[in-house]
Amino acid sequence: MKFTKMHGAGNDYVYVDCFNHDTPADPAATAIAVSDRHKGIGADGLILIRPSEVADARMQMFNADGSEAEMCGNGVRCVAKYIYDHDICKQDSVKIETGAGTLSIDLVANDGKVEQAKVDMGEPILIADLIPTTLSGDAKMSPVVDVPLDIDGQTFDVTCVSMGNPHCVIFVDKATDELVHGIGPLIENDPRFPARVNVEFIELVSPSEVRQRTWERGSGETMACGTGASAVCVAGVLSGRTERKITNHLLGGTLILEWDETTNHVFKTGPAVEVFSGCWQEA
Ligand SMILES: N[C@@H](CCC[C@H](N)C(=O)O)C(=O)O
Repeated sequence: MKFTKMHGAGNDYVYVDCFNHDTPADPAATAIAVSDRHKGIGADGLILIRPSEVADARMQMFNADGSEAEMCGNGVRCVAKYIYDHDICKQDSVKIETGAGTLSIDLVANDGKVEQAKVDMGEPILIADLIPTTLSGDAKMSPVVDVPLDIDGQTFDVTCVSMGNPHCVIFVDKATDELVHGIGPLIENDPRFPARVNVEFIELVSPSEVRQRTWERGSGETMACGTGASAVCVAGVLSGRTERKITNHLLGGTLILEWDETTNHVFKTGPAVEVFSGCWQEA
């Protein structure tokens, strides 16, 4: 299997170009094998770059545990870069089909290679049943904002947002290892999140700046989560902590987010990097 390793702000995936190479027969099993950081290539998961009937390409993504996710905010920038850099679609603005709809991405290239991409992440989903979560806001149909969640003898105020995939955002004084690795997996697998959930622990630096650590559904702690950073932008505004435009510092890089008042869409700008290519032989 020919592959390319890419990352967006340190959120790294093994990418397979299904325009020019064979598609893995069992992508879930391949995701588990290649993601292993000791016995595989080492990645947060597997992303297939597939032809699309409605867009310039289709992204299909699998977490490190083999579960398929609807969307990947860092991955979609890398898919856009790949199809541009590898001459599959040499346009400054591309459309990528995902499990959460078709997204438009504007590319900034230098010397024929994309360095940054701005993604229209679409509208956040705030209806509890659709996120999905059984937690509820103040009134039926009101967003789940700073709702107390009891877990492991502690209470956290959580805000729930779907960016096509589910997120639980928690503002904390310090995003410690105990929170990320201890509480993260408990919330991920809590029955109040029937489809499991990605968990973001956020330190507020100022109304326009935050620091994020993420426990991802199906992959554990990652260096960055683009859908998570978008959910944080929305959660910050809904809870009155941040402005509509924020700089988000993640472990592996920085993303710029804006929840646009006119369109209700979230825009996310960040890097996309190709690391190396190779050939994977199943054992
Ligand atoms: N890292 C991604 C999100 C990947 C999917 C997620 N773990 C899920 O299961 O929803 C991002 O950058 O958005």
